[in-house]
Amino acid sequence: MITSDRMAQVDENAAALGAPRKQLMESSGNAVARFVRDVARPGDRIAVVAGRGNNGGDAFVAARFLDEFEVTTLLLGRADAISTDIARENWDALQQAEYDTREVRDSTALSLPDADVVVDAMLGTGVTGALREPEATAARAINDADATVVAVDVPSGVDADTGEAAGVAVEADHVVTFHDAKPGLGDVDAAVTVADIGIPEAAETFVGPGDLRVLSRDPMAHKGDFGEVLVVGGGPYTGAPALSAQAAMRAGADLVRVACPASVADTIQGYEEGLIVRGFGGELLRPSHVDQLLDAAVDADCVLVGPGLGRAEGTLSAVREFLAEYDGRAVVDADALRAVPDVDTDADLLCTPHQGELVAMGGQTDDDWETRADLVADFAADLGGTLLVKSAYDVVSDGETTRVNRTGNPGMTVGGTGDVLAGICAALASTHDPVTAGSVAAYVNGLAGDAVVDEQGYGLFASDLLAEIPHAMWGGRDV
Ligand SMILES: NC(=O)C1=CN([C@@H]2O[C@H](COP(=O)(O)OP(=O)(O)OC[C@H]3O[C@@H](n4cnc5c(N)ncnc54)[C@H](O)[C@@H]3O)[C@@H](O)[C@H]2O)[C@@H](O)CC1
Ligand SMILES: [K+]
Repeated sequence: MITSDRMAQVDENAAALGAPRKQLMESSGNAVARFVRDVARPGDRIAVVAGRGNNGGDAFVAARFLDEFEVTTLLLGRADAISTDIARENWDALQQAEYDTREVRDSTALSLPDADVVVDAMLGTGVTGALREPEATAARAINDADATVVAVDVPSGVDADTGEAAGVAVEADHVVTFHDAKPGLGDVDAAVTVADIGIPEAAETFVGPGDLRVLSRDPMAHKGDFGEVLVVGGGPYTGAPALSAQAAMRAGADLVRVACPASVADTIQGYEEGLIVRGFGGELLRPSHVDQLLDAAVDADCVLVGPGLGRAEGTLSAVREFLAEYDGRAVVDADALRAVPDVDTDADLLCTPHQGELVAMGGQTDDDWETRADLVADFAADLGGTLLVKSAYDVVSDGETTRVNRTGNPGMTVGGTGDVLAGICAALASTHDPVTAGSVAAYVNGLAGDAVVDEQGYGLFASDLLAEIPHAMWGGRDV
């Protein structure tokens, strides 16, 4: 099952992997034609009713694969209103080869030709709201026709995610949908066929540029929409929490607070004036601080526990006690990971171990990334949380959904890059589910490292990554 948002991500990933949308459209159209050939009899008349988006584009392709039938293609609207280049190219191909095509300028000009099979390609996943004209009139005409109706991807007017129609919708006999079933098609009274259109599995497994679509922002957004992060860290170390907190800011969190031992508060504040640093008594996190942390965590959308805390027994006890009481979203990194296996928590955890830390937690690893992905998925299911296991191929899994990230380079084995990654995870986990947050964070962190190494070669500082994070997340994209 795939939602329209995820489908758009996977589609962009496929293009980045060398299978662009126009090729997918050729496969989609071919799949529709194959299906039509199965339901039609020799000599049947076929009416294709196409809209101006890519759903219509699929049907223009289908028409080319149905030469043995008498096919008439109606375009709802004017050809110059076709909204995508690839749909227009396929429309133009029909013109040049002198196929029977007609432009329907408005609903009064609509007359559905007598047909044995109607291909409904007015609207697919791009529908918003109730069908407008001439689509609404065309839907009624299709529903009144005595023909077998084959809908392309989704019956026009039906929302592929919810199955709901805001007004009249096409009542299809068959739906040929692409790549995977759509959540809304379960409610539709039609036989649904899923056609493989050649999207490589890697477009779903490997995090790619399409996954960054989750980062686009509503222009009406206001302060607080992008999350408040609380970093619980520091004591024996100051650089780790400072890197995490700054990374969370660079990754777009609205507010980042740091709770740390008072002895290191000034040092951490000194790295960046935008951080809000609050010290608690002493030099290490202790169980006596847990109530204070729980109070501070109330306002946070995500708490990052671990960077620079060290592994003193009292500190680990405090982490265990905190997690036992906390029931929000938390990213757990570094030494705090040791507390995870033996704590019973209602928190929604994203744990970010490297392979050694994974093994210390009780998990297993393997040199082969596919085997490792299965092992990580099983261990995540056992833990009841999400794991991001860092490696040349990072594996992110909650036991159900598993994604793999390939960005990054050997320059990133230097200390501190994991703290940066944990900070990006916390920013993203404050507004996205843990699998999305972990996979996008790993991808972005790796891209930032690749940009630094492209520029200067190896020998990077973890702090070099910070300025690259926004470019990796939003650079060159329509945000
Ligand atoms: N990977 C993918 O996502 C693939 C998608 N493909 C096809 O592309 C389709 C999605 O294409 P698009 O995103 O171009 O969207 P659609 O073709 O579904 O619809 C977009 C058009 O509909 C208009 N529109 C929106 N709501 C309307 C309403 N209520 N009444 C009248 N017009 C309305 C828009 O102005 C736009 O012109 C899929 O359903 C599928 O058929 C395939 O080509 C293969 C790959
Ligand atoms: K359709």
